[in-house]
Amino acid sequence: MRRVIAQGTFDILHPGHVHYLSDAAAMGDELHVIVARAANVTHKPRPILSDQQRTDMVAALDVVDEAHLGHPDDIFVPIEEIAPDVIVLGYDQHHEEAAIESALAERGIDCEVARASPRDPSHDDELLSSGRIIDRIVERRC
Ligand SMILES: Cc1cc2nc3c(=O)[nH]c(=O)nc-3n(C[C@H](O)[C@H](O)[C@H](O)COP(=O)(O)O)c2cc1C
Ligand SMILES: Nc1ncnc2c1ncn2[C@@H]1O[C@H](COP(=O)(O)OP(=O)(O)OP(=O)(O)O)[C@@H](O)[C@H]1O
Repeated sequence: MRRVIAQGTFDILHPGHVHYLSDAAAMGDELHVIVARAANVTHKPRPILSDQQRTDMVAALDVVDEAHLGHPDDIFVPIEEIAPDVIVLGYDQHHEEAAIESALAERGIDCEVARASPRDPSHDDELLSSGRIIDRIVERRC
């Protein structure tokens, strides 16, 4: 049983998220997803949807075995609990594979770090970014 972890904000699901999670699921047998707490999303605007709603929506996807709301202060706590064989980073995530690998090794966690592939739009008007979906809502409804 090869356990995989994927993680992210997942504010307003779109096909790019489904692609990432399907890619991650294909790297093992059981996919666990850690959903970032809004309080820890500091590199972009705060999510629109609550921590619980984002976690519930990720949990509802077929490719996901379990969705976990992230830890408030220590990202390694859920990893220690899940005990994954591989952590899959999104194609554009700012985290460095090497930095995560060395932090895992320091904690004695034996786990690979891999990176998922991007999904390109399948048609002209496909929006593959929560931020761009929100921008369009603001443009069209405000
Ligand atoms: C291996 C790993 C574990 C993470 N665990 C948590 C966590 O427990 N709690 C949390 O709030 N954020 C956690 N994060 C941070 C977010 O999931 C995510 O990297 C970031 O906030 C959102 O990035 P995005 O723009 O790709 O959605 C983790 C990140 C990584 C790489
Ligand atoms: N088009 C895409 N192709 C592949 N993976 C994607 C795509 N869009 C998002 N992801 C992945 O989904 C995960 C969660 O992404 P995130 O919640 O940051 O969504 P986002 O739409 O990129 O957000 P934002 O528009 O606010 O930057 C990340 O690992 C990201 O790499």
